[in-house]
Amino acid sequence: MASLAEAAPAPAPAPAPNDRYIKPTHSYVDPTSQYHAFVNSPSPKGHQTVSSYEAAQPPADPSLPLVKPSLASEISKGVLRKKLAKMRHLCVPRAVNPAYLDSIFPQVLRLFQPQAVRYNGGVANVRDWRLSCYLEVMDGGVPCTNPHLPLLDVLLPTLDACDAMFVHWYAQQHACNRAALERGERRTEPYKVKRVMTFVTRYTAYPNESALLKHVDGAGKVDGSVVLALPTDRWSGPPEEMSFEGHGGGLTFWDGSPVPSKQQEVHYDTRSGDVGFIDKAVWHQADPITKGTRWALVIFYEVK
Ligand SMILES: O=C(O)CCC(=O)C(=O)O
Ligand SMILES: [Fe+2]
Repeated sequence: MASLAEAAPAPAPAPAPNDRYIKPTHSYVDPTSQYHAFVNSPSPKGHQTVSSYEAAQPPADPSLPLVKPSLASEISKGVLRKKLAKMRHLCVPRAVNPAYLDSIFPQVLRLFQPQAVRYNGGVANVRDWRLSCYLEVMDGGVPCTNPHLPLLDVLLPTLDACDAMFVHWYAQQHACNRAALERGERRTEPYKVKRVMTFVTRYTAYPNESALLKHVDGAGKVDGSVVLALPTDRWSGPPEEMSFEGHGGGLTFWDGSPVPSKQQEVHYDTRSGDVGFIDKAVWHQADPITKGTRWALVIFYEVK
């Protein structure tokens, strides 16, 4: 990764006072947010530490910051609220800039090719799954061996931003409470996160394509996940045909207790840019749609 000192100076953005993603300053390295630091940074596969400003590079299009400037503090406040409710997931609305996602989505639509996979035993009772295009796959090629590298390329800046926000969320979600600190259980090593599986999913209103019903991610091999809601496809057809607005969708979680009968059901009507952070083995589902298409980027992480 390039260091802050090596990065080219960021050009001044055009002022746009009504867009809260566009910063009215001369710099894209926002001192209040560490996430800008990861925009467009290279993304070698393997365990990465992503918790400093050091990879700062200006985004390709400086008028489109990738994440919202208040994200770090929103995650911190959100985790606090969730921990009080004993919950291990968090949804942050518009964490990723919907305008940025709009700018790359035509390429996503052009490159997306669903890949047929067969799960042993099935996830959420589905054995044959052909709604997703895989960008990165687990060692050993589960569930498929042919990641779509051009699509990966288009989404790399987004994935790097997701890594940074995930590690920030994870560290706080797993920070010890006061009693644990008093027992000396303080972790000094930064968490290292590795994307072990990354894919884009397109849901449709057709039977078996409309949802991913109640499940946990990764059968014990995954320490946490990110789900990023992608734009509604406004490029392949008229919006009234393509949109699922008013016809289901979103995410539901069952959380708040390790005891299933005591878990609360929490629903989010997610829209483009919304990010869900999911801790290990938290039950959740992509809710069914009855019209249009719905797109999501999903990342499974291993944490060390
Ligand atoms: O598509 C979504 O919104 C969530 C999907 C999900 O939970 C998964 O693929 O594991
Ligand atoms: Fe999931």
